[in-house]
Amino acid sequence: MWCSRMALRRLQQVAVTPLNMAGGLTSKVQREMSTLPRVYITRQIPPEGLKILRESGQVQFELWDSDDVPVPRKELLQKVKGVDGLVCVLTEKIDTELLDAAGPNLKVLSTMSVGFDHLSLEELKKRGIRVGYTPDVLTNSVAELTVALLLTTSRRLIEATHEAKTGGWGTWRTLWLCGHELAGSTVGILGLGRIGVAIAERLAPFKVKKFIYADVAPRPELASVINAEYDFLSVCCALTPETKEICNKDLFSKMKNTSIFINTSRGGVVNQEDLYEALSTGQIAGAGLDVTVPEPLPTSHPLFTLKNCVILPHIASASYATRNNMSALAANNLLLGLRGEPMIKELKL
Ligand SMILES: O=C(O)C(=O)CO
Repeated sequence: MWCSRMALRRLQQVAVTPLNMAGGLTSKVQREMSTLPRVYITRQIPPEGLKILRESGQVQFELWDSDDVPVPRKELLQKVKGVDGLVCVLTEKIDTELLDAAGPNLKVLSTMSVGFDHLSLEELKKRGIRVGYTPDVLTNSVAELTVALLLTTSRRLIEATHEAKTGGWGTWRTLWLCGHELAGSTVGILGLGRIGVAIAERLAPFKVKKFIYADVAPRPELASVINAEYDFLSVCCALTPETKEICNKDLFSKMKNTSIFINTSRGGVVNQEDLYEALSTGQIAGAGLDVTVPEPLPTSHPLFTLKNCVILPHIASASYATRNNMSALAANNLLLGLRGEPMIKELKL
């Protein structure tokens, strides 16, 4: 269960006790605690993960005391000095500068995310730092949200509620607020991983006629999906050098003017200027985005001016159960890594 804000704060105070109260303990306990691996957590992660770390007795940890504001880079560079383990979320860039600041003690990095485009994998590999991440536990939540976003976009729900609320609802009209339906359609899924399959499983009962899958590497395979005559395209691939801005004017120009584009992966896979052009000229019918560049997308961004573009603030995995599971998995990956054991989910570097 999710904790109230107050309860979370209490939990957090308990969690940091080993560091803060060492002075009040017997010298033996103090000695034992000072030998425990030191861990920094870059965010107030959900309670399940904190509980696992606190009850493990295996680490002493400190965390950034907020979920609303990311830890400032300067503070982060200070806090990681000499740590043995680091738990981060997707807003922290784990690059050469940060790894240099952490120093040679750092053995394990555990990110509470399935995406790892915020990590310099090459640097981590070079330094022999093991990396845990959180696939699988968010698949259901992301797939559900993708379906919700697809339907919201294709059936123009945001426009519709706005019209209802602001007096635009006149009489029942024959073509007013018409959208596009899934029944009988062809759906393209770009990124054939766990999430892509889960999205297709959820869309199938809507009587989709045909699915076209494409993985994104090597690039030539993408051509088959680009040329496909799909009505919906759902992007759920990882952001890598190969997939950066893979959704650009070439791709949009091959889509039908009735097509709907959905992205719940990373904003970086899309060229947003090209997407704006495609949406504003009617090249494609609509787009639903859970991810953008940058995040948050400035409220003055041109994409916000378009009625046919639905933008969510990166909430695909945001269910209480999933975020707690992600936090627990990140904690367990960290503890296993620090013990030198195989992690539950470890990135092969
Ligand atoms: O885990 C991730 O990579 C996310 O984007 C969270 O939704």
